[in-house]
Amino acid sequence: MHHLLDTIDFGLLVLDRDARIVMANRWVRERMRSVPEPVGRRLADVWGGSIDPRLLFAVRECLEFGHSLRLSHAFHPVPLPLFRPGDAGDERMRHAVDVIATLPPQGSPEGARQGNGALQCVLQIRDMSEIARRERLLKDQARQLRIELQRATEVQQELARQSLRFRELARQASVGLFETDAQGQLSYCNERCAQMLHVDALAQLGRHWLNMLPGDDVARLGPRWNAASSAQVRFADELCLGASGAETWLRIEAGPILDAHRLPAGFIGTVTDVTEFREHARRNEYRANHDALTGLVNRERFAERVHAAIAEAQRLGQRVAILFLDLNHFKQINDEHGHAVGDTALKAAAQRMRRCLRSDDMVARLGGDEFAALIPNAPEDASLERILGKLSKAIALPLNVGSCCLRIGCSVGMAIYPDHAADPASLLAHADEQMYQRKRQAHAAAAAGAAPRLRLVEEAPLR
Ligand SMILES: Nc1nc2c(ncn2[C@@H]2O[C@H](COP(=O)(O)OP(=O)(O)OP(=O)(O)O)[C@@H](O)[C@H]2O)c(=O)[nH]1
Repeated sequence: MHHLLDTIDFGLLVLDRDARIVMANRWVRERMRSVPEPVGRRLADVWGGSIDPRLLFAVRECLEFGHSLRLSHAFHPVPLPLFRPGDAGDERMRHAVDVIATLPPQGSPEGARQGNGALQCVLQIRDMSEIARRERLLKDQARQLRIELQRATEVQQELARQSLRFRELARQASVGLFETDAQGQLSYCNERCAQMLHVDALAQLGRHWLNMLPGDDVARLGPRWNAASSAQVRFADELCLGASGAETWLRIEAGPILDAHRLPAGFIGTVTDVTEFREHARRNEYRANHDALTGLVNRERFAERVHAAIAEAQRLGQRVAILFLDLNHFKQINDEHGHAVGDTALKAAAQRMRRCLRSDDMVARLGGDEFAALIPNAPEDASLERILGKLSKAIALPLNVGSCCLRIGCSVGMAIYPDHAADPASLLAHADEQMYQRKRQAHAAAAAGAAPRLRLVEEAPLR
């Protein structure tokens, strides 16, 4: 019988009514490690204080009252000091003990020895090391999962915070923002965007974003958008809303976005009010090309236009005339009447020149009291001379400024493409030279008394 019990894969300890060990199978013996022969000794004497006291209590309960119970490895990890065979370490084997109250078999020597009806206690011991190891592993994994879950929750909360932040930023942004899906259908549009395009944001969701634009612009921008969308490149254009005079210029830009797999996911777009910017640009361009005092084009712009006119004339076999006009004794007006009066005289001279010429002709202020005119598709010489005379007369007309009446003369020179030169600078130099010769002659004649010197200043006529 004992031989059979030695083959089973769990431990068996049988205790008699006095808690003396009457049998310990091989499984137990192999795990007792250098403990003297246990049979015939009490459990507490074999292992002393190394036994979990709860086991001793359970054994007593069993022998006195017939209670069976289990000391689970989870709550009482090592009821007995047992060690795994072959394991040299000090760590005790994790095990569970079933404390079972039994009666010795009828007619057995044990029964005979103990007397009828006396309980004996069987301790059934199972190795729980592997289960405990797995439990530890599972606990570790559960702890790790809890940490990861906590982290994921935090990340999710942070994402939600960020999303809220971005939504709020987008809501309060001064530029319009919109988002489309890969088909160009509107998936988001902030209030500013809807406000600038005069649309109801909610009603537009799910529709193609181009529907937010006026019909004419859809027709104009549609093909360009389709090209940008299929090539997945940036799209940008400007459009004008509102009636003339109160118009608003909007710049629309949209760039492609990719999803997590780097596939086209749609476009993110901005709508910016560029009305003021365009107005600034227009003003800056005007300033760069015009003289602030007279409003005429400046020397640089004039040179460009002469250049273009020569190119055109070359192509069409036409002539181009350049007039160079300089006011006579202008310094004297400044000196005698002040700079403000001089300015008024310059503005008047500019206006008079403008009025003498056709709208196709260009009048420029080259600087100081020097003016120039460009006559593209110039007529024959006689007509040009007539224009020169008309100009001189118009400039010399009396000019009332405050209490004085000014009379300002001028000297004019002319150069003709292709007769005198073929480039703007040489033409202007030729006209300047001719003007200068005439001025010298006029000054000399006036000095010699041969020509009446124009009176510069008179009293203004009474009105
Ligand atoms: N009021 C005013 N004067 C200017 C302005 N620009 C230049 N001037 C003046 O215009 C005068 C030009 O004089 P000049 O052309 O050198 O001489 P001028 O007195 O006209 O004499 P001639 O040309 O030889 O007949 C100078 O006194 C400059 O100071 C301007 O914007 N406003």
